[in-house]
Amino acid sequence: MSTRNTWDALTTLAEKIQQVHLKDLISEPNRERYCMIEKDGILLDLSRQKIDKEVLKHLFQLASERRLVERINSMFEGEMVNDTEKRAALHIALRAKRNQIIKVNGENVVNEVYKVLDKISHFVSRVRQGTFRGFTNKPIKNFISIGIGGSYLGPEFVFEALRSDPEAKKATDGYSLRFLSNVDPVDYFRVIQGFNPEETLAVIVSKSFTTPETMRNARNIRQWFSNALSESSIAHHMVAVSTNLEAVRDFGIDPDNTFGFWDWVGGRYSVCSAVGILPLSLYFGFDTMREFLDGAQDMDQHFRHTPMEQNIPLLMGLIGVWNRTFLNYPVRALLPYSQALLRFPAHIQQVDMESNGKSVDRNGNVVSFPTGPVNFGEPGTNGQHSFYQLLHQGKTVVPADFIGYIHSHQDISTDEISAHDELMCNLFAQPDALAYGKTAEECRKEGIAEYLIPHRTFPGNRPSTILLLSKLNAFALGQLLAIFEHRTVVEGFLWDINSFDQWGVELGKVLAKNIRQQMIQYRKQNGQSKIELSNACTAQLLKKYLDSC
Ligand SMILES: O=P(O)(O)OC[C@H]1O[C@H](O)[C@H](O)[C@@H](O)[C@@H]1O
Repeated sequence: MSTRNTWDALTTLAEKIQQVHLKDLISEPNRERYCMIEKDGILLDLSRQKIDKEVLKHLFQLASERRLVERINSMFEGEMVNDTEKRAALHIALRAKRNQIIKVNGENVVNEVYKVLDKISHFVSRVRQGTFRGFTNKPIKNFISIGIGGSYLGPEFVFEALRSDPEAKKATDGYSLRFLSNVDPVDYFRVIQGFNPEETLAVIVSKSFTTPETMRNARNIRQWFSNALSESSIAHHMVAVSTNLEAVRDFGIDPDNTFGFWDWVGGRYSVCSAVGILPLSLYFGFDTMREFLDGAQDMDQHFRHTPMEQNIPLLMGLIGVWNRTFLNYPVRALLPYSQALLRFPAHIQQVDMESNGKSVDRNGNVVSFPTGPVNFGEPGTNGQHSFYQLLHQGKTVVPADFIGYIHSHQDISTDEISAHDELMCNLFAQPDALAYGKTAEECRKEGIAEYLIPHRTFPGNRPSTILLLSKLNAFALGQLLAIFEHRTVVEGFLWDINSFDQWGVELGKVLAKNIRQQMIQYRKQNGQSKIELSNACTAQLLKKYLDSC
């Protein structure tokens, strides 16, 4: 792919723009005309990014030369964009309208999607109306979703985001939903605490149905039901979401209570499949989750059909590439000023880092430029009292994405301004503090002692984006999810890496399996067997553990 001239031009522009302080860029007349984009109440503010018209023009040029729109279309049309696994990446089909047609190998997958959605809706009604009951005929009140990675982070983020929304909350009275992900037994004990097995339904969520952590937790929960009720209680208390229907049957789960999905849904892109929709509908009711899917679908349409200059996820992806590859910022922060989004950074961490944490392009050539950044984040204002020190004065410049809502789920108005206003004051303050900083001169004017001036000076010149949305309801949450999914995909397409595989997680799994074998052997032979690992230090570490526990 020859984009050398544009690439070189962007490199030169990056060097040039690094000589200009962000506060000078921001004061450009009419900057809002091309830096602030609005779509049905979602406002994207890029004015505090280190860009100007020239940079954007070249980024659009790069996008055209890299055939970005064609690549996006091929993803939407079900082509095998996941080259290494020879699969489509069709998470957009999970939220398609019923009458849409999206074909994979000649089959309209939207029909399959709706078969599962209808099955979920029917099952959820049975559980919530009490026709599907526990082994002792008690109605089900508690749900445990067992899964890890993409089979956990997305559903948990949505659960946290909606559980304080008055609309979504309406249908949740009397129900509980908890997530069991870590193989650490502490997680298991926390999750079952206070739950009566007679009133509990566990959903095992695993695309492969072989993930050791999930299978171990599933066996532990199966044992919990068996001990408390009977072995034959499992059909009443455990259901599954997977692509591996055979393994689900072997585990002892009734095929009627099994909810499928497909290899063209990547784990980290699967929250809109039964992975998220089943456990979340059990808790919130199906209608709320339908709203969520509609929100994601709405953003999919915007992403696919809006010109680059007005396209929210696409612009965010271009900025991501600009910041990482041309300005060389290695980290980015996700800072939702919304406590309800407390697990959103963790979810996006997986979406982004598992997708774009790659060093070779689609053809296997080592890329010569930086790709996916480290992502981290916390809700504001909590982050302000934690790591913002580094954001403001650290040696590492961290571009930040701020998210805020005009209307809060809940508000308290006992003061001059409401509690939500208070939160938003912080949101509006931080991006400017990062951008403008504070000079030594300004410190002196304030009478700050000379010896403190270096400590009290802020360099500023730190880029950020603000996404201001109206209200955090199920629909808007679907839109938000899709914005960030698509941002990642845009970046991957521009870098020409495969954002849909994750070979990097395999090696550690294999080593853990070997250590497991060594552990079993060592214990069988009462500590007499030799531990064979790749090096003496790891072997000594394992021996220390085994001899001491
Ligand atoms: O859904 P599962 O097959 O259990 O996989 C759970 C997770 O584990 C894998 O190792 C991958 O890193 C994730 O992408 C995946 O979401």
